[in-house]
Amino acid sequence: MVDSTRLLNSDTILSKVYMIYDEGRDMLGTSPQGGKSKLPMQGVPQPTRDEVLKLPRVHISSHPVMAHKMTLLRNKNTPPPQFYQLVKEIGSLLAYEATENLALEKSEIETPLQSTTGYRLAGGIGVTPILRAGLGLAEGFRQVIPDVQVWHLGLRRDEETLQAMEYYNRLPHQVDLQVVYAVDPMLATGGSAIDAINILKRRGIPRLSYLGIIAAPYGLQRLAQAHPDIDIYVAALDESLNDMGYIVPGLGDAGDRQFGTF
Ligand SMILES: O=P(O)(O)OC[C@H]1O[C@H](OP(=O)(O)OP(=O)(O)O)[C@H](O)[C@@H]1O
Ligand SMILES: O=c1cc[nH]c(=O)[nH]1
Repeated sequence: MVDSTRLLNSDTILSKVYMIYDEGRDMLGTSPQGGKSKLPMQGVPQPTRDEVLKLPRVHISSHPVMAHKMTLLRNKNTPPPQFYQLVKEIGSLLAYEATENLALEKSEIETPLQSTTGYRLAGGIGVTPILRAGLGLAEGFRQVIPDVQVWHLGLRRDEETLQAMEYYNRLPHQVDLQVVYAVDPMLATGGSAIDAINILKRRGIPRLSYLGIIAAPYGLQRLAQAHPDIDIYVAALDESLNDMGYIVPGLGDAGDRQFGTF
């Protein structure tokens, strides 16, 4: 006869495995507190979608074409070449929405029939792709406004602490633009976006906007509070961040999915 007191159910086995895993991490020094190691977003309070929808200067796309492309993008079976193509297309749609308030200046021209007054964009426009994942978005933006200046900025999120670290910066010293758009697909904790805007502000840009594909309420709130003077354009607002700081339902890792680095 089987002694039922000696049987462990699967939950008990799992919790023992996690205990051993946590103890191992502590012994290896991967938990700085020396106590039970925690995932970076575990237990961190997060606002709801409804709470952040009230924030000023936040624009969430409601276009049906965007919703269609977002569904293709989120699908885990979409391979990198198609994923990258979709990021570019979404970048173009977002660029169109986010440039609705650009300043214009009058321009006199001749059509084949007569002279008329037209309009040109007044002043230069800059796009700052936050590397790597912002590259596809910047490319899509350039398809709408080809003569943008592209200012590359490399920020990498440390996956243990979720802090962004700057590793590359090709911002020009001469600044003569009417607006710069910082572009990055994922607004998760908001750390990368806040740092990027800080760096751009230090260059003296008069007007800045942020353009992204998916925002988590937590990151959106942090960015809007840290930089209340910028407009934020995103294609979708998701539910939350998971314990590891990934947006859910999200789309996974936007950089890896664009460049095939799984
Ligand atoms: O809002 P946050 O919590 O800062 O997270 C978002 C950042 O994380 C991802 O980049 P990652 O650092 O993975 O680099 P990558 O673009 O090279 O993939 C993403 O593209 C953002 O830049
Ligand atoms: O969900 C997330 C969060 C950060 N970076 C990503 O690429 N995806």
